[in-house]
Amino acid sequence: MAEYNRVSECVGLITLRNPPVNALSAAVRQGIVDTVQRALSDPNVKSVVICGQNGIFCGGADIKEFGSNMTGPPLIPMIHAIESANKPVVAAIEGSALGGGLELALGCHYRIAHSKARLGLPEVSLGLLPAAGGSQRLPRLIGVPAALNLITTGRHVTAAEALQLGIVDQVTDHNTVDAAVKFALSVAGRSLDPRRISTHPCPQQPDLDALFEEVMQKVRQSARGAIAPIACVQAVRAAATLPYAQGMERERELMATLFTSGQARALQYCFFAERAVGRWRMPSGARWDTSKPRPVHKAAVIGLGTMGRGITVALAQTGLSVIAVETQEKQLMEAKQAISGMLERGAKRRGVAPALDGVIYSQNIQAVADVDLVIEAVFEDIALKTKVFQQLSAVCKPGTLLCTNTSALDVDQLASETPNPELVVGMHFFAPAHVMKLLEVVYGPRSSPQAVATAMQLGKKMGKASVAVGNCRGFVGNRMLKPYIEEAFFLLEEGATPELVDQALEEFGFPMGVFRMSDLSGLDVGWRVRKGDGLVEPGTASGRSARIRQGRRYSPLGDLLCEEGRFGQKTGRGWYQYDKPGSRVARSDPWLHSFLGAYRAQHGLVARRIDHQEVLERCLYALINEGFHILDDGIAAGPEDIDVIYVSGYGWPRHRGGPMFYANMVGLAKVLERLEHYQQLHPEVPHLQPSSLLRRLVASGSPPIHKWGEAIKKLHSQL
Ligand SMILES: CCCCCCCCCCCCCC(=O)CC(=O)SCCNC(=O)CCNC(=O)[C@H](O)C(C)(C)COP(=O)(O)OP(=O)(O)OC[C@H]1O[C@@H](n2cnc3c(N)ncnc32)[C@H](O)[C@@H]1OP(=O)(O)O
Ligand SMILES: NC(=O)C1=CN([C@@H]2O[C@H](COP(=O)(O)OP(=O)(O)OC[C@H]3O[C@@H](n4cnc5c(N)ncnc54)[C@H](O)[C@@H]3O)[C@@H](O)[C@H]2O)C=CC1
Repeated sequence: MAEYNRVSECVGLITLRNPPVNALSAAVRQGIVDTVQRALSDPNVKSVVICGQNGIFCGGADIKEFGSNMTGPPLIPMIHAIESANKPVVAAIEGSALGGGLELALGCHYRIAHSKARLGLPEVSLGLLPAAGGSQRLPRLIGVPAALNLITTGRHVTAAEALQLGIVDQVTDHNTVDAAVKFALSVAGRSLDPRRISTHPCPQQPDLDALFEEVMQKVRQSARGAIAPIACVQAVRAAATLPYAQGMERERELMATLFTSGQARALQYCFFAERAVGRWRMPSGARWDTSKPRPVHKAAVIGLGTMGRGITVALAQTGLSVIAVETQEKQLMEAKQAISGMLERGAKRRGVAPALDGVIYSQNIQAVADVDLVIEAVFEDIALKTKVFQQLSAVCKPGTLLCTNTSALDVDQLASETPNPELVVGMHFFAPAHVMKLLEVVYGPRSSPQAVATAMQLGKKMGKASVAVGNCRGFVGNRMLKPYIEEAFFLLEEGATPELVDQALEEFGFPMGVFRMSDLSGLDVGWRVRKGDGLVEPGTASGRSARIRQGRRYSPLGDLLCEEGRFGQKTGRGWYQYDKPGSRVARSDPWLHSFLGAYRAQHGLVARRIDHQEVLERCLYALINEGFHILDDGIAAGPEDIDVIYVSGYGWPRHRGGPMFYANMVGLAKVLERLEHYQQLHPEVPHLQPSSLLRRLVASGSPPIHKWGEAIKKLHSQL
């Protein structure tokens, strides 16, 4: 909807009304068409102002409409009618002007923004391009290089940057609509020809071909298979080289390809999934909207190693007071220096003062007596963590939430060792904790809804994609990673190389394949876990029986590398070789290839040709299959939770929507059929045994992903 009023006698004021972000739904577009027409035909109106209600100009096209038959007036002629108007039209931009919202503003003759406003063309992050003339008008207004930067990255700019770039004409700290009305009065009657952006050529740019070639190369490299950034470059090139009408035609063609692509669907799914995970619910029935978080003003971190340092920085950057506790004096000194450095660099990037005074360091756990929440990040040792939790229960004021950053220990067991298990939750950060977006908030059967709500709210404040998950070995992310890694090992035994497996996964869109990733995080991490599980056996036994452990197929390849001291990048050798320990450029290692040959010979394995398709199916479908087990167990409340975890924490390519969305795109019946196929070939691999939920979903007609929740409930009630 759009509301129309006449203000200051001769200004037509059009207000977009569509909470929460005034998205350009069919009704809003119709409202704009009608009210613009009304203002232009009213002889008393000399100029027009367009604004949005509730402090936000417009969040762009209504993304929810993209999945349906779009009705109502189209955006392009609507914006064209505004630009062609014979009375000045001024956009009054508060809050956000994004996507179609900014395109609407670019059709206006003038733009006034509040100093706190943000502007951008983020369509690329939804798998699209600014196809309501944005790709053609913005380069004409601000020049090709700046437009390329904004359109291919989708980044939002502040009002100050928008003014500097020439996107807006004026910035105000006061009431934006009042300023716009005043401005509209001042420009009434002026010639509008110079203000119609579509009639200008793009500003001259020397060596246009070289510029586009360079940008295209950069974009292709960072896109990891995403097609929208490439289409964005092509659209801007059209703006720079073609007359406006032909540029618009090119924009339309490119948009038509993107609009119906699986990538656009995946990226739009991610947009809504990221918001859906905030509406968490627990099997007990507790949920986000009925659970009130406790206020957290002061927090503590126990253990200042790799994780504790990053967590301290993340907390301090939200403005909290943090007590950082470390028992080892040397570690404490090093941590203090490292944390200060991280805070200073972060503050410099964000143009704010570093929160150095927000952190108080101590060697004494008594220092945390008055904090509202503690995050424990000591060594991964259940006895040590139990002791720390018992100390915390004695020291902290009543009601303090006790959170653990354990990556694999049992959160319930820890909780049961404290007098108030309802105050205990897992807060599983990912390294480096101040950078990585993902946070798994792990609840046990006794965690109170308030504890979960508080951890989720704190995660959001820290800018994390926070997902509430149930307690199980590896939680969601690492539990699904296990079969993925195991399949990669089995593929090496059967004839693949780390290079082949990594190439297949990187072509799929992962930033790093499984072996390069394993070299980066350290092979010794998994080795320690496998030792703890009693899976690592000494000796040089050979044959099939040496590769069956605890009743299932096991590959000792990772253990053998560790026994050689090959821990990955940190030792300069792992699945690849590196120039020196700590160096990052992985090179193929002839030693590893002869080692694999000797290993296969020792175990009577005959190498066969393995193609990319098999790598993807075995690694990814095994991981997805575990995702179905997780849904069936109720550890994740819905597929969106799993997908957000994988996209924000495990490098799953966003344009493929996450593993469960990908399974939905491939087709559940196909995933099931391939798992059955591989299970027949490898009966001693339990993780290839299709999950019963997957079977039941296929049997019930493979409902689309947004209906899985309903289907799972129904299937569970039938059990
Ligand atoms: C054969 C086919 C040929 C096809 C040719 C087709 C030609 C079609 C031509 C049409 C061209 C259209 C081009 C165009 O205009 C493209 C666009 O505009 S795409 C949209 C671009 N906009 C964005 O990406 C902005 C997205 N929103 C945000 O970034 C944030 O929401 C915002 C900064 C605005 C506010 O943030 P915050 O306050 O943190 O709120 P939330 O993010 O939590 O959002 C609140 C609520 O609102 C929902 N929402 C937000 N934006 C939109 C939107 N644009 N459409 C619909 N809904 C939106 C959001 O999902 C939240 O609701 P939940 O229920 O929690 O999900
Ligand atoms: N390193 C990683 O990538 C990730 C680790 N985790 C988990 O985070 C926790 C910490 O891991 P890291 O930071 O890697 O370990 P780390 O070994 O780097 O640091 C642990 C620190 O805790 C200190 N410490 C030990 N006992 C203490 C006590 N009683 N009081 C105060 N400090 C004490 C140690 O001196 C050390 O500085 C572990 O549970 C780990 O599983 C979780 C996610 C990722």
